[in-house]
Amino acid sequence: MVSAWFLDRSPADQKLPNKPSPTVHVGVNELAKFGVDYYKITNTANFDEELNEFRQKHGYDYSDEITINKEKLPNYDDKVKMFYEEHIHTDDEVRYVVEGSGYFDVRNANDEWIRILVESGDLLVLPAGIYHRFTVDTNDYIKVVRLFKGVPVWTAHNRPAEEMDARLKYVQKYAEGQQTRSAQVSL
Ligand SMILES: CSCCC(=O)/C(O)=C/O
Ligand SMILES: [Fe+2]
Repeated sequence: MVSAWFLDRSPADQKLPNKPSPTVHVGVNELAKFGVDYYKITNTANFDEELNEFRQKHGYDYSDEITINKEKLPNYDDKVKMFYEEHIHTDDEVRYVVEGSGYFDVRNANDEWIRILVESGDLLVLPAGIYHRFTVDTNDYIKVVRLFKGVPVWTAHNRPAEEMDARLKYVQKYAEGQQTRSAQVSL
């Protein structure tokens, strides 16, 4: 099950969960309203089969792997900072978590941050044009498969990117799917 919540308004440390009290959780149906799709691969020990099925069904014909960890990723601290800059892409951002964990923060239709915890077996699709960012958590380790259609384009366009075609199309498609803080409260 997806674990997502409205982010604390002034997070002290990006790597902490930053759950305000009370925590307002966000379900998979709410995420889908503004274009974020969440899937779970159940057999993580042999994820290739399920992932290939997903790739074929959705036309993701290119993939690579990235490990975000101090030992594995050159310029680790700079990259962690860069991934946490609010940005959009012109293509969908599709990530399957092989190992480790981290947080994707996405903006909903009211421009509020929602934090999504991703762990081994989680597959997340962020649509082109959605404002988002990523951070590792305090474990400082995540290994993900990145999926693309055709030639991979992972250029990040930092906010503001209001005039970009991908952003305009995103806003037009999802402006109606609004989810507010008051929709679902749990202590
Ligand atoms: C967890 S994948 C690396 C980060 C990235 O590619 C991205 O665009 C984050 O938003
Ligand atoms: Fe991104």
